[in-house]
Amino acid sequence: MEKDTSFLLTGIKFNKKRFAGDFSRFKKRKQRNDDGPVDDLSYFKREDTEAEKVVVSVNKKRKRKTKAERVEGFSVFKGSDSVPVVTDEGSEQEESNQKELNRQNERDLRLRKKYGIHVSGNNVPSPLQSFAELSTRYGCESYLLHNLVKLGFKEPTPIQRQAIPVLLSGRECFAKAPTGSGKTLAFVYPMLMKLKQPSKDGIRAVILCHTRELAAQTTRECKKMAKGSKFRIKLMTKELLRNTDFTKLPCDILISTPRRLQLCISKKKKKIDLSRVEYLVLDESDKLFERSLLEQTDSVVKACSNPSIIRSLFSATLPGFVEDVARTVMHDAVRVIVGDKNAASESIKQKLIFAGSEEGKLLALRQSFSESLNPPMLIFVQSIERAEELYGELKFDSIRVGVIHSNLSQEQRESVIDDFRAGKTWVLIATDVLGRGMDFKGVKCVINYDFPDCAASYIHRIGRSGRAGRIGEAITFYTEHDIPYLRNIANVMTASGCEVPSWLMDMPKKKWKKHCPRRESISTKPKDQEE
Ligand SMILES: Nc1ncnc2c1ncn2[C@@H]1O[C@H](COP(=O)(O)OP(=O)(O)OP(=O)(O)O)[C@@H](O)[C@H]1O
Repeated sequence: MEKDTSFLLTGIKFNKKRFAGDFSRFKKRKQRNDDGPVDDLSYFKREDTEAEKVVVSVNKKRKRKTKAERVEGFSVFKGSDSVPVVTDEGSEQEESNQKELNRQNERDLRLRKKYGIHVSGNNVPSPLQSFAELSTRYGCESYLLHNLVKLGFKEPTPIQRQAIPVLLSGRECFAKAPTGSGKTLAFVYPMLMKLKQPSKDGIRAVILCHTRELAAQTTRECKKMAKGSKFRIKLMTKELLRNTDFTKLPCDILISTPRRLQLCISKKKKKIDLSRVEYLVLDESDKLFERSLLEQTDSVVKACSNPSIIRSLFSATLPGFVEDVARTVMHDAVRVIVGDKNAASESIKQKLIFAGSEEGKLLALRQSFSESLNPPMLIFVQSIERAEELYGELKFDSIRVGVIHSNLSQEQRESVIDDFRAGKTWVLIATDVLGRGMDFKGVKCVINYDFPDCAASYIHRIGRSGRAGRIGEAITFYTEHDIPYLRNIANVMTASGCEVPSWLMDMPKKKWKKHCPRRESISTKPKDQEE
């Protein structure tokens, strides 16, 4: 791995006043100059430095000399490493290497078990014991370590522990981990590390997100992580799409929805060239492979025609059909699963409430507001019409409420999100347009005013609370319409460690098709008084 990190350090300004604590830690060690590289990794707690030394030495020795070991599980994707056993050293040395390797495998297994990481694939790289290993094992640039310090991240989350080494070792990756568990960093960091420095060779990395809101959020996060480098990170906006000569776009990393990128690909003139893309991430991959987005996603995947491209798929839900699609496009991929396959985040307290009728839901909502309103809060409904109806009901109550759905203009959507992030609105009513990926740090409670249309939608919606290990709460209203699907939610609750009454578990299972029943209007106003 590349160790020379100096070229990206010029120009990094480390605010000594603001990060006095961190600075004093770094100052003790060798420095090139005041704003020089981070040489002290003590900020990142190390669990086992001896083990780390072994990792480095084993990794050096591994270089395709030992037989293709299988760390765990089975090979799900086309494997390329049926490497023959090569013995070119004395048998003593071979034996000691093998012992070292076995010890390392045991350590990997223990670490994976501790963090609930399950892997499948050939030669899966060892999980990270600490962020410090990004430097000791992979020669991570100092600015990236600075940024971790600034973000206040001390320990990698389980998905980061495993997915980062997989991607850094140049393997394609297919990952599922709970909502709010830091998947964004898990794909952005290795991307920044592998790209190394900006280049004028065209777009080298693409991140696809299913909504504009998520694309904007990911762009912001990516810029935070890349601070101190000169990478050109661009969000595909409407303006960019309309007014840009893509043959001249100065951009290293492009973040877009599939629809906008497809439009750029199919432009007649000055169209975008994705043939040099080295890294392609499909975030919320199961959503991107749903029928409504599949064609657009597919055309982007095809346009990224570089034969040595590394693709990765990330989501909190992993249905079988996504694995099937992945099998057809990925090569020698590693599958990483954190936690139970069908579970929501364990830090969310989940409740089901029988509301009887539509009127009952509104009463229950108002009652819960009057007892304890714990903003910021998200309320999910099943359609645009119902979002507007509920907004019409709540906007005259004494709470600050907003509404978001796909019928609003981009400017309106942005301003609603900004107001919610800034605390100007306390309660945000949303359709599923906001159900996935969005990271509103303070959201303590999610209410499913309307029952979700599938288990994945339930897991993602409630995952807007309880992020980054914080405690969250999720309340789901149900009426007679929803009873046949209660058992499906109960299964998710059980898998996530929630207590579920036995009568619920005794209910029959029903195959969940898109559940979106006709519901009575939310509005309590007579029709002739509606605006
Ligand atoms: N190592 C870390 N330590 C502490 N917090 C972290 C760490 N990594 C990421 N975070 C924070 O965790 C939060 C959730 O991260 P992120 O949005 O990437 O989750 P996610 O797994 O993509 O969730 P979702 O499935 O809902 O999209 C963010 O606020 C992020 O800043």
